[in-house]
Amino acid sequence: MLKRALTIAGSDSGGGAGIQADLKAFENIGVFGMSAITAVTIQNTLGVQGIHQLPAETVAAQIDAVISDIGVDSVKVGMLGNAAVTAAVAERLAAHDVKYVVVDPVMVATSGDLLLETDAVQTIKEKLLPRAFIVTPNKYEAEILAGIKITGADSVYRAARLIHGLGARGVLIKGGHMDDHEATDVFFDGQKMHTFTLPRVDTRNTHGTGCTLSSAIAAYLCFNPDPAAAVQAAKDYVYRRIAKARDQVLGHGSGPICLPG
Ligand SMILES: Nc1ncnc2c1ncn2[C@@H]1O[C@H](COP(=O)(O)OP(=O)(O)OP(=O)(O)O)[C@@H](O)[C@H]1O
Ligand SMILES: Cc1ncc(CO)c(N)n1
Repeated sequence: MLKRALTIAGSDSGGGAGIQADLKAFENIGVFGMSAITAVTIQNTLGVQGIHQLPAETVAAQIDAVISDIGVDSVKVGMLGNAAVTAAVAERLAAHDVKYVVVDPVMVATSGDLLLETDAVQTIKEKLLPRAFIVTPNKYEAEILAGIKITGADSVYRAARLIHGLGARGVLIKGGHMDDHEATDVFFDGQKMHTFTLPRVDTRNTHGTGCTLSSAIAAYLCFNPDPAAAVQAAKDYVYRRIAKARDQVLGHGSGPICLPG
C-alpha cells in the first residue's frame, strides 16, 4: 500500500527549506506527501525577509482535512512560528493519535533569522515533545531545550538525556553546527546513545539540511519503525544530497540541497 507522510511546517518561497524541501524528500524517498502550512515565509538563499503567520485554526483544519480523508503513516513537524500554532498542532496530533511524529524544533534559519517567537519554546517543551517519536534539534536548539551549553561530546550526551526527560521518545542532536572535521549526529533512544558520523562536506550549500533530514526520517519510518535505522537512512540521504549540491550555484547565498534526481 502507498505510504503517506504529512509535513506541518512553513513555506520557503526559495524552495530550499520548509514545506518545499519536505515534499521533495517525501517524493524522492517514495512516499505520498501532504502539507499543513503554518506560515508563509518570504525567503530566498540570502535569508528571511518576512513571515506571514497563519491562524492556529487554519493549521488545525488542514491537519484534520488530510488525516480524516487520506490518513497518515508519519508526520514531520517543522516551523511552527508561535505558541498558539504549536499548541494547536500538539492537540490535533494527540486527537488523531499519530504515533510516528518527527519534530524538528525550528527556531532560527541557517541565515540567522528567527523563525519562532521566544515564548513558544515553553509550549514546544510542554505540549509537543511528549508527542514526539523523534525530536531533531541542532546544536543551538538543543542548548535551548536542555538548558545547558554544548561544548563537546559529553555535553551532547547530557543534553540528549535532558531532552529525553521532557517526553520525546528519541532525541537526535545534529552536528551540522559543531566545530568538527566530521558531521556527527548523536541519537539517544532512551537507553543507548548511537553515533552517526560522515565527513563534513566543504560547501556553503546547506540551506534546508535540517528540514530534509527530519522529513527523510519521517519518510523512512513509513517503511521501518526502527528509529535508529530511520535516522541512519536519513543521514545517508542528506549526505548524498549535500555532496550532489556541493558546487551548484543557485541564488547568491546558502544554496539548497534538494536538487532533482
Ligand atoms: N557540511 C556538511 N557536511 C555533511 N553533513 C552536514 C553538513 N552540514 C550539515 N550536515 C548534516 O545535515 C544534517 C542537518 O544538520 P544541521 O545541524 O545543519 O541542521 P539544522 O541546523 O537544523 O539545518 P538548517 O541549516 O536547515 O536549519 C545533519 O545530519 C548534519 O550532520
Ligand atoms: C520555512 C522554513 N522552515 C525551516 C527553516 C530552517 O532551515 C527555514 N529556513 N524556513
